[in-house]
Amino acid sequence: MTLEAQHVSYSIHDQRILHEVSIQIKEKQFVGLIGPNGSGKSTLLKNMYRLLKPESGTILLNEKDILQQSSKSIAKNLAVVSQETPLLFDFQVIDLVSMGRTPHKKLFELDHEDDFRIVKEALSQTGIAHLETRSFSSLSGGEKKRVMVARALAQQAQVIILDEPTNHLDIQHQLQLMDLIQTLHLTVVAALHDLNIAAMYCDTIYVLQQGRIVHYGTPEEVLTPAVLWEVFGVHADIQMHHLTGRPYLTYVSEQFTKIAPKETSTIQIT
Ligand SMILES: Nc1ncnc2c1ncn2[C@@H]1O[C@H](COP(=O)(O)OP(=O)(O)OP(=O)(O)O)[C@@H](O)[C@H]1O
Repeated sequence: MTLEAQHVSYSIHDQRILHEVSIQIKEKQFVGLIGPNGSGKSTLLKNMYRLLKPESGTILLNEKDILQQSSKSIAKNLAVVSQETPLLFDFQVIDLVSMGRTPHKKLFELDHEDDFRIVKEALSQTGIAHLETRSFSSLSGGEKKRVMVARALAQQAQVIILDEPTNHLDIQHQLQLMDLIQTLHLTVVAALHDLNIAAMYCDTIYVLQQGRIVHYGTPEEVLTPAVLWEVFGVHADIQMHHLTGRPYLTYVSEQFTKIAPKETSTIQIT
């Protein structure tokens, strides 16, 4: 199952937010979307999961225009963990995660044994089995995030869109969540602020700046000192990590770059 944005443009109040953005997520690829605050990452993802409608351009889910597909068919194939969790009512965690099964059911169809098993597995995979009877509103930010991921897993979609999935999570849970998503071998696109997480998990990274894709490629190709300076305005020391084999970034404050300009903004391969 694949997901693709083709020449997507989008405006809000006559202000162009996305300019002809094209990104492609191939079957079982893990694609990262990085860029400064306000560069359009969430807006692009919202277009990709049909919360917003592109002004021009097309979103293809499994090579078919998403606007031509029914909501139920999209929900069977595409799960979303967004930044916001707008809930009108409070729910118990287990009920919320069970909602992930809805696209697989007919109207008023009750949960089957299989549904219970899938929901319990999602709770366990995300490490929140002990929270199943808690009310969602009483949870911490990180616990809420894991509930939303569990709901997406219970949906058993082949494509998953994640908008800052590691936001609110402590470092152990960040790595656990990213490991879990990687081991599921889904087609993934994730907006990520942590560039070391992006480097470690992504096959391909797209860089958005002011609503345009300005770079894309493998983490090694994209996460260079020159790109980090151009897009984020920061100096970075980048090495290939001896365990992950992926780039590892250390950001260097201006005060140190003044002292040792030659030691920063270089790629060192160890
Ligand atoms: N409903 C809205 N009304 C007005 N402006 C909006 C609205 N939604 C988004 N924008 C603007 O569109 C631009 C892109 O926002 P978006 O949330 O897509 O960026 P982002 O890259 O996800 O940012 P961040 O990293 O801060 O989450 C920003 O300038 C934002 O202020």
